[in-house]
Amino acid sequence: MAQAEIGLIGLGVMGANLALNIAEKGHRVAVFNRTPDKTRHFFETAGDLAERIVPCETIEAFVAAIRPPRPVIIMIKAGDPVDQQMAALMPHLSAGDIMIDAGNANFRDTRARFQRLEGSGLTFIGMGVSGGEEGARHGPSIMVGGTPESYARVEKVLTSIAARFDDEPCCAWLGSDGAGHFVKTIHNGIEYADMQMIAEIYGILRDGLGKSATEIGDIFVDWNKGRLNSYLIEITGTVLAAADPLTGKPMVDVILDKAGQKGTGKWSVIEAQEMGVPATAIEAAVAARSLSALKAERERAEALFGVETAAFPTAFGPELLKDLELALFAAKIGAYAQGFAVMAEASREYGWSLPMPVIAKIWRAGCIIRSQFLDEITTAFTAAPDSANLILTPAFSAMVRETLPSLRRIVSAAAASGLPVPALASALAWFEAYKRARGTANLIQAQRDFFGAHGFERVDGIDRPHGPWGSGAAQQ
Ligand SMILES: NC(=O)C1=CN([C@@H]2O[C@H](COP(=O)(O)OP(=O)(O)OC[C@H]3O[C@@H](n4cnc5c(N)ncnc54)[C@H](OP(=O)(O)O)[C@@H]3O)[C@@H](O)[C@H]2O)C=CC1
Ligand SMILES: O=C(CO)[C@H](O)[C@H](O)COP(=O)(O)O
Repeated sequence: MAQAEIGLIGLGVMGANLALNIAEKGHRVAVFNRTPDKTRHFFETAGDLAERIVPCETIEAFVAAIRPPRPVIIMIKAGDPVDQQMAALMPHLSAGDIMIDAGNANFRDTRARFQRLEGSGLTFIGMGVSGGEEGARHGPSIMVGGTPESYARVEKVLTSIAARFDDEPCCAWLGSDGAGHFVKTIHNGIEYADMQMIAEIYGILRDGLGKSATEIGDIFVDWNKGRLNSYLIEITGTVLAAADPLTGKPMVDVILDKAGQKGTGKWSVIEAQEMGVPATAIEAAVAARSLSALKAERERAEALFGVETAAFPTAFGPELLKDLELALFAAKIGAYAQGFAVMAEASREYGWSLPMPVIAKIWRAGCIIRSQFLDEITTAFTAAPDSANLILTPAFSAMVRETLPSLRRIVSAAAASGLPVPALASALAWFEAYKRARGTANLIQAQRDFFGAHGFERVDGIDRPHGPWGSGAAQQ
């Protein structure tokens, strides 16, 4: 039997679907899973694709089934399991073989894995994959970090399984070591913000305007035909229309308001903070998930304070709906601008030369944040590759001018009604602060100098870095 072109370890949701995708694109793939039952079941249910799948129950058989130099995709639970799996695999590999971690790894772990493999003759790729189950099966977005040479070995297979937009594969080599996993992390950070902002608009419609789940679903279906067109808006419409088979109620109304998180959103915020890049919408979205988890405390607080929601100040109608749509669009621009700014800084920090137009391009299809909007980001960054921020590009500055008034109106109306809109409000605050040349940190500088003699810079450039603060001030 011909050897497999590639191997894949981990037949969970993502791995099983990726393996079927690889086989469907005409490549022979060897598969292995820690629990062999899963491998057997996978092979037995692979249908016609089974003829290009080599099921293996031992690591030895798995490695022997792949043509050297062997690319091995590891698609398992992120973290320690990846190190354990690599350790089990390594003694069986030969020089030139490539281990590809395709899970949601922390890019710092990826960088450490690259370092550990240095001098071993083995190669490593850190690869972000987005698109969930459906994407893995029919075309994900793939973000690759590693050496150009190792990418060249797997490019044919990866580009063949990736999603396509305008007939271009949504797969690219983005830089060395952790570049691919960093970009996937920020993708997820933006995903958190996108989802949270959609949920906040849903909250205004539900709690401020008394709309039912199906009525709100119809609004999202309508918005999906306009400039908000995206996978997340589309699935929001679908989700809101679904009924619970047990009670007949809207499905969302019987789902607990407590969202989990696996780490990528939090890592986005940590990395942004580490580099001093404000990513307020993403930060708010992560914090909102953490707050959602405090269900019991929130129940106690509601019993203590009561529900203080006042009537929404604007009447429901086409004008308000347009404002809500544009407010969501404005906030979305803020979240993406922040995410791209984090990647730009990381690119400088880690010497990656991350290609912003390429990143926007490979997110246009396949991934969870896919949208028409990403095509507009691609065009904007292609026209102005050196722009310090997305909203400084001509196309996006015009969009901000057009939509920011709606975001202001919606956030202030929500605040007046006692409705929480942390991500929308954080995006708004970022816009207002970012586009104001004279802020208020002059006072912060003065306070720091007063209590800590930290000094300050003067507006006139005169070298007199301490204030005349008088008694109680720190001594310079
Ligand atoms: N689900 C999604 O939408 C997406 C997930 N990801 C990432 O892809 C990766 C896989 O996710 P997913 O397929 O959803 O996860 P699943 O929970 O469906 O599958 C987990 C897989 O990991 C294996 N595994 C767990 N622990 C170990 C271990 N110690 N050693 C070897 N194998 C182990 C499991 O093997 P066993 O069967 O033996 O338990 C199983 O094959 C994760 O990093 C995830 O974050 C990325 C994009 C989207
Ligand atoms: O990577 C993904 C999508 O792009 C995964 O679905 C991931 O699990 C999403 O993150 P979280 O579970 O924290 O919501």
